[in-house]
Amino acid sequence: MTKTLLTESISFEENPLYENIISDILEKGFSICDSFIEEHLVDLLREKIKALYNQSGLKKAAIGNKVNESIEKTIRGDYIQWIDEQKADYVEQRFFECISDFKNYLNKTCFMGLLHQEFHYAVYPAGTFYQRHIDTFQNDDRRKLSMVCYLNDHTWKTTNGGELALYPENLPEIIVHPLPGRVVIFESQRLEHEVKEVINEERLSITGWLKTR
Ligand SMILES: O=C(O)CCC(=O)C(=O)O
Ligand SMILES: [Fe+2]
Repeated sequence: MTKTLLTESISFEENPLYENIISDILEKGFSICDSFIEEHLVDLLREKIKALYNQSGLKKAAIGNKVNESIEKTIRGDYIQWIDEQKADYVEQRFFECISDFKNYLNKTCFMGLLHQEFHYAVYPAGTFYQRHIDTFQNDDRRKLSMVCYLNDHTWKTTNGGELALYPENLPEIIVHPLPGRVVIFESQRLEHEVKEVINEERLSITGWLKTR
């Protein structure tokens, strides 16, 4: 037992990127990171989401959770597909490795008790949006951290719309453009946010949650 603990403490290496994200979240409740996922992996994930969308593999997203869901176009208009980790392909496995590495770091340094994760692809076609909300359900408070990873390519223009607006409690509204490879991480139970209407192009992302219990 002592031996294991000793090895773990020796093998721990401080990660400056993760430390930045953690201090942002402690200070403001959110963090915006442009180097969380390497560019090549973002390219491969973009190919994957496009292929799924073109094969009609994504379904209109619902409101609520799996027990209590309804489709409400006036609240959200995106198309999603949950990623089954058991059936993940090579590209998705590499994505989950990045997520798990971060999750393990949080558990080691912040004792967050994060046990599970759930992620889905999301496409917002032009004309769609997601109204201001928080990411926890009335009957389920296990979601602790929300993570949104943008998969748009370098031709994405700020005039395409689809900005993520964050509404931190004691700060002015923050506008985040969904730029390629950008990852936004925030407290699921506290931070209100919104996806503004997409004006042009399809807005591509993977969104997910790190959960307790
Ligand atoms: O895509 C985004 O920027 C945010 C998506 C979101 O808020 C959600 O899926 O709950
Ligand atoms: Fe959300």
